[in-house]
Amino acid sequence: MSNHAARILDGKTTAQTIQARLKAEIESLSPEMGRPPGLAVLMVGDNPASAVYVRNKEKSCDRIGIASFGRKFPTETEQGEVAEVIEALNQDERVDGILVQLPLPDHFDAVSLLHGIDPNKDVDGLHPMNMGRLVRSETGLRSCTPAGVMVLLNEYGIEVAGKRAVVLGRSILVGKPMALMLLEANATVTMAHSRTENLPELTRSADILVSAVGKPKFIGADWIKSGAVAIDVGINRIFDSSGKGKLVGDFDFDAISPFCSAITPVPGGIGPMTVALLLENTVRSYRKKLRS
Ligand SMILES: NC(=O)C1=CN([C@@H]2O[C@H](COP(=O)(O)OP(=O)(O)OC[C@H]3O[C@@H](n4cnc5c(N)ncnc54)[C@H](OP(=O)(O)O)[C@@H]3O)[C@@H](O)[C@H]2O)C=CC1
Ligand SMILES: Nc1nc(=O)c2c([nH]1)NC[C@@H]1CN(c3ccc(C(=O)N[C@@H](CCC(=O)O)C(=O)O)cc3)C=[N+]21
Ligand SMILES: [Mg+2]
Repeated sequence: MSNHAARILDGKTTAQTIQARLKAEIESLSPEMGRPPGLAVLMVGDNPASAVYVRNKEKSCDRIGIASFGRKFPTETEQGEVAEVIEALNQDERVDGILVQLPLPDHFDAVSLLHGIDPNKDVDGLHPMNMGRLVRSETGLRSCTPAGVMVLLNEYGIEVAGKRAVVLGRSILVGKPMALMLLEANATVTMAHSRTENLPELTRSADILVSAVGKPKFIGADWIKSGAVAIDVGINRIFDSSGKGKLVGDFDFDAISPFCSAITPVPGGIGPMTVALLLENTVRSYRKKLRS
């Protein structure tokens, strides 16, 4: 067993650089546009990972000059009520981006709700139009978390072409678009999920391992190929013995980092990159209106 000092892939600093660039861009565009960019975030109920995201988005929007049009609904809200709000936001010229926080409560049909978002305002890249564009490698709005992973890999000069990548998780939000983006970058990609047999054997073949499962300490040292690049998308809130809450990813970080060549921390890894790419998508959609 070799012992590397894993490089920490610092998503927080990379995200700050992206946000500074976006801030300057907004300052230069807004006189011509006559308004700031606008982002609407809709949240139904109170999932803890969603709450972290909403809080960080609002802070960042304030900091770089994006107007927030957030709405929170209680868990019992009828889908029709949220669908009406989406329709109004589609028509609202001050709004460039609309994002519906996932997961939605069980009585919601997420697919039909997401169909209702104007694809040009779909800054989460979840509308079938944008998903289709991704499948075809066309430009379009792309899911922020996997896009953030690709930016971070690029920032650190990590080679993807020809490498074996294993993606744990197959959600429409993270796992599926992640696999497609790695494939587009010429990795050889395997997707794994709760029905995958012999998971540790599979992950030990990964040069690049991405976990988007949502289970603390899910991945231990014996799951890692020596020298792997390990990307932790998981955001889990756990409580220590004194009852204090903290955020952790899917990795047993201390156990696996000695075997990795590079690794993302939680917090400070993919979470801030997701926020940065969301702001980037919002500014892209805003900028497009100059030309139309
Ligand atoms: N850092 C960030 O910016 C973001 C973080 N997240 C976090 O990432 C995690 C995943 O999010 P999301 O994709 O929305 O979650 P989902 O719950 O939609 O998907 C979880 C995936 O993990 C798979 N899975 C569950 N248990 C196992 C297991 N024992 N072995 C292998 N695979 C398993 C599931 O498989 P199956 O399909 O078979 O059920 C599913 O595909 C969460 O912690 C979430 O909070 C999410 C978005 C952004
Ligand atoms: N439609 C939709 N799109 C999403 O992208 C989406 C979602 N729903 N639902 C919830 C998950 C979760 N998610 C996070 C994004 C950033 C942080 C984040 O900023 N994390 C900081 C936390 C810092 C802290 O506050 O401690 C970090 O990891 O460093 C966390 C979680 C996006 N998600
Ligand atoms: Mg989810």
